[in-house]
Amino acid sequence: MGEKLKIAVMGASGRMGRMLIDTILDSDKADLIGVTERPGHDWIGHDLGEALGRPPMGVPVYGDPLDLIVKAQAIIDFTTPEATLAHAALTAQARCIHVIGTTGFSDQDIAALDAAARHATIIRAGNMSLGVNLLTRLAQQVAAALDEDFDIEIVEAHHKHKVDAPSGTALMLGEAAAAGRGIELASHSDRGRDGITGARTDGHIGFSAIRGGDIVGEHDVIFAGAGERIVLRHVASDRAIFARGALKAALWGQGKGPGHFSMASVLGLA
Ligand SMILES: NC(=O)C1=CN([C@@H]2O[C@H](COP(=O)(O)OP(=O)(O)OC[C@H]3O[C@@H](n4cnc5c(N)ncnc54)[C@H](O)[C@@H]3O)[C@@H](O)[C@H]2O)C=CC1
Ligand SMILES: O=C(O)C1=N[C@H](C(=O)O)C[C@H](O)C1
Repeated sequence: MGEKLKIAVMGASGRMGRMLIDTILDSDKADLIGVTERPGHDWIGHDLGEALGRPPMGVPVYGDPLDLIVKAQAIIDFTTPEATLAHAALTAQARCIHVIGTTGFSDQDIAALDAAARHATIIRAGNMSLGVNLLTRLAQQVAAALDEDFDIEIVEAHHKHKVDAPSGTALMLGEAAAAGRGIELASHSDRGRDGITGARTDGHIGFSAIRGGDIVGEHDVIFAGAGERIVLRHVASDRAIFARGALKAALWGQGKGPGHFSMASVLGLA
């Protein structure tokens, strides 16, 4: 067997950070060489095992991402847009693989990631699961087969702690449906209806977000016509699906060179 990929996890104490740690520890293809947390976090300076209330692991928790990125071949980053942009500037310098699951980026943020991807191998997706990436393809195909008589609505539901809406997945699905229909999403998007909104605009793609409890992530793409309705649905019940996808992306990134890749490329769906 070849050498294991040296991976770092950013934002280790988060919902996804914890899931990623266990996924990497279970892998025989990757070594977890360190993790980070945000400045001031009480895990910094401790061994990860100790921080998690487990036996020592020999995996340090860093406060300065640079100290870890210089040692890593790949980093996996499910943090915040601000933190991910700062990490991207460092992975560009280090010519490192940067797997980005973070959502909530502005167009300007994406342009900054495109710039970093001239040097780093960035693999980014609003959803790293196989199921959602397959659903994205299906949404594009159905949108291409139907005309404007079918209204496209995307409904997503997530846990009460989620800070961005629409979800990254909803936007991926919206982009796919828009591509299938041959339109630009930005100019054909209806978000956050409230009050006397007027009738629905033909050809637009609508987004609605539900937030509550511990919902892991649910997405419906609805094609509503006169007298019939098609609903494409994905339900995530375990965050492990995202962590497995992220690890797969990091391993896929080996030897790829600089670029801004999607999960569809990793899964052979592009
Ligand atoms: N693409 C995908 O498949 C998925 C994407 N996500 C996205 O991942 C992101 C994180 O989600 P959760 O884990 O639920 O959030 P969370 O809030 O539980 O975790 C984020 C972690 O990042 C840490 N963090 C913040 N700033 C940091 C910094 N400067 N340096 C290091 N760590 C920092 C926080 O302290 C926290 O531990 C969100 O944007 C979410 O939408 C979540 C699940 C799947
Ligand atoms: O914040 C989450 O939890 C999730 N975020 C991603 C998104 O914004 O779509 C992926 C998944 O749905 C969980």
